[in-house]
Amino acid sequence: MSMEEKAYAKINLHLHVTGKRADGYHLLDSLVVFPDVGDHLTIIPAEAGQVDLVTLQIVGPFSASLHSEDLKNNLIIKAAYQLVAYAQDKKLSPVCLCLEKNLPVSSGIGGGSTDAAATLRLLIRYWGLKISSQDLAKIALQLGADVPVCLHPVSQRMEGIGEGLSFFPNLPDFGMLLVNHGEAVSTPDIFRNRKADFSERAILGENLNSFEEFIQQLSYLTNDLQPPACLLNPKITSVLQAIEGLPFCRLSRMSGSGATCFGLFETAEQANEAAILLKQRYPWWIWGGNGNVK
Ligand SMILES: C[C@@](CO)(OP(=O)(O)O)[C@H](O)COP(=O)(O)OP(=O)(O)OC[C@H]1O[C@@H](n2ccc(N)nc2=O)[C@H](O)[C@@H]1O
Ligand SMILES: Nc1ncnc2c1ncn2[C@@H]1O[C@H](COP(=O)(O)OP(=O)(O)O)[C@@H](O)[C@H]1O
Repeated sequence: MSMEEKAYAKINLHLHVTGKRADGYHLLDSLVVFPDVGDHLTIIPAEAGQVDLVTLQIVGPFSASLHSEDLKNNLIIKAAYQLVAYAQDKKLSPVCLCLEKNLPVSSGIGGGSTDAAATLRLLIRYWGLKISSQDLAKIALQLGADVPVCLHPVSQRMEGIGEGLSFFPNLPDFGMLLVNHGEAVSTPDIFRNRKADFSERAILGENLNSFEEFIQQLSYLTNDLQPPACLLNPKITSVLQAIEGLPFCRLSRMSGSGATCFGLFETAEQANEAAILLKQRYPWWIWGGNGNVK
């Protein structure tokens, strides 16, 4: 029997760096959404004779950069073996995981984190494991600061280093354009190069149901990692300008530590049309559609 999970891209609509912990990790405040685009994870029973309990195959448009790394370091394998350790002496059947890597790597949209979270969801179902939400959140955070938010791919307010999560359901429908120019950006480098003071926690009304209100409130907020990212990789500024100039685009910003940037539109159709237009001009990774799978 095979099972599947979509690993949705994670987008930080705003990202305020509000402080720094003694261990060097930064405290964040971010409104996170999951647009309808992602990697695809399939699990199939292992063939007879498979030595390892979990194996991984990677295919898809962005598989090449992950093949150059040791697969044992892939967050999917790490997530799987964290669950194996948690299950202790429960008998687990050997499995083969197949990742279709559709999202650009090291690009501020949490590709590795969302794959890790999808692996946890998938294996818990497949192996029939019983795990409390607290234990699951703990395992997720050990894998990376962005993994807990990806466990439930719906709009959330994210605080702390990524463990402080609350659902944020009152958002309107909207369209999103995603653009990545193909140069990977290192998250630690961007945090290290941040020069500004810490920001305040954002003031966000509970009711952002109308698109106009949503855009207006977001326009007061920032991604504090955007200035250092644009300094380290000036092409990001060109990407933002290209997005801003598109018909019906109401707001453009970088996600996470970059370099992927997004544009917001009132409808998924407008975002899709903007994507078609931009693809005619640039050889970049470009996607447009529903901005929030909720
Ligand atoms: C910046 C964010 C915003 O959502 O997104 P991405 O750009 O990765 O998508 C995340 O906080 C990234 O989370 P994640 O990519 O899981 O980070 P981790 O692997 O835990 O940490 C990588 C490194 O980033 C820095 N780091 C990460 C998170 C954080 N809150 N403070 C930090 O200072 C640390 O130097 C850490 O060693
Ligand atoms: N399944 C995975 N997909 C993407 N990157 C992974 C994965 N597993 C491990 N990584 C590592 O995580 C690093 C960060 O990648 P990614 O999660 O795509 O970044 P970001 O959160 O900035 O979008 C990569 O450089 C890669 O070495």
